[in-house]
Amino acid sequence: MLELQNISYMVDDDKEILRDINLAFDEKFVAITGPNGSGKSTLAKIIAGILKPTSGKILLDGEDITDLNITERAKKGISYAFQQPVKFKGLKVKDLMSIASGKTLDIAGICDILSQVGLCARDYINRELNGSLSGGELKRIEIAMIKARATKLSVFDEPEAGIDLWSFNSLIHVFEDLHEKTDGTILIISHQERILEIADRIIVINDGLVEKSGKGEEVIPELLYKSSMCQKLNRD
Ligand SMILES: Nc1ncnc2c1ncn2[C@@H]1O[C@H](COP(=O)(O)OP(=O)(O)OP(=O)(O)O)[C@@H](O)[C@H]1O
Repeated sequence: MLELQNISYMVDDDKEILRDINLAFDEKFVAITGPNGSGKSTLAKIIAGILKPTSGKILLDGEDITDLNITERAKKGISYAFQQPVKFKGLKVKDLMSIASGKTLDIAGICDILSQVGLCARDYINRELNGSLSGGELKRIEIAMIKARATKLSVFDEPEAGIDLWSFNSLIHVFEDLHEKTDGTILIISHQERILEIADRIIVINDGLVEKSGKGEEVIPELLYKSSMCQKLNRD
């Protein structure tokens, strides 16, 4: 169970990006959505330990992890996939998968994970994680890495960003599969209705506040209604 108690995040002394966020969840698949600039990535980074909240507490299974950094939180079972994937020059895809899983994976095991994220494994296992990989390829490798890690809490920041439409369909299957097989919680930031539909719980962040938190069937119709009203206003 992850608990956020009175989390606020302020920059430049007076700009409040997150305002008194209170949340607790232990569902298998939780989606955070909301308008651009509302504070979703900031919240994900605070959960992963990349940013420190200005005030408030974060508890993982009752333990206060507020002062732990990203490495210490990773040891406690929190993993984080960046919106812009990180490159690891000199490291090959197969090495990254083994490091992520914490054991030496055989080629068949690595190929299985890579093919689940829509990569033709034999073309990628010996590729170096450098600038020669496209943004979409890096993104999928990062998702494969988190899949290999199978942590207590896996945080994905807009995994659909930079992924083409065809691959998006396989990405949905990857997340459906993760949902089915995970023993932990997947926390995903997304604007995509198809990803929100998989979620057991949707949290809507707006202007640094929790606007709504509930089951998909309660939240999605409201989001769709708001989005259609915005489109109508833009047309009129
Ligand atoms: N260090 C900072 N200094 C000033 N403003 C910041 C800083 N970090 C974030 N912001 C601002 O805080 C707001 C929330 O940013 P955040 O990246 O969390 O939004 P988001 O909801 O993830 O947006 P998107 O959907 O566009 O990815 C934005 O207006 C952003 O410009």
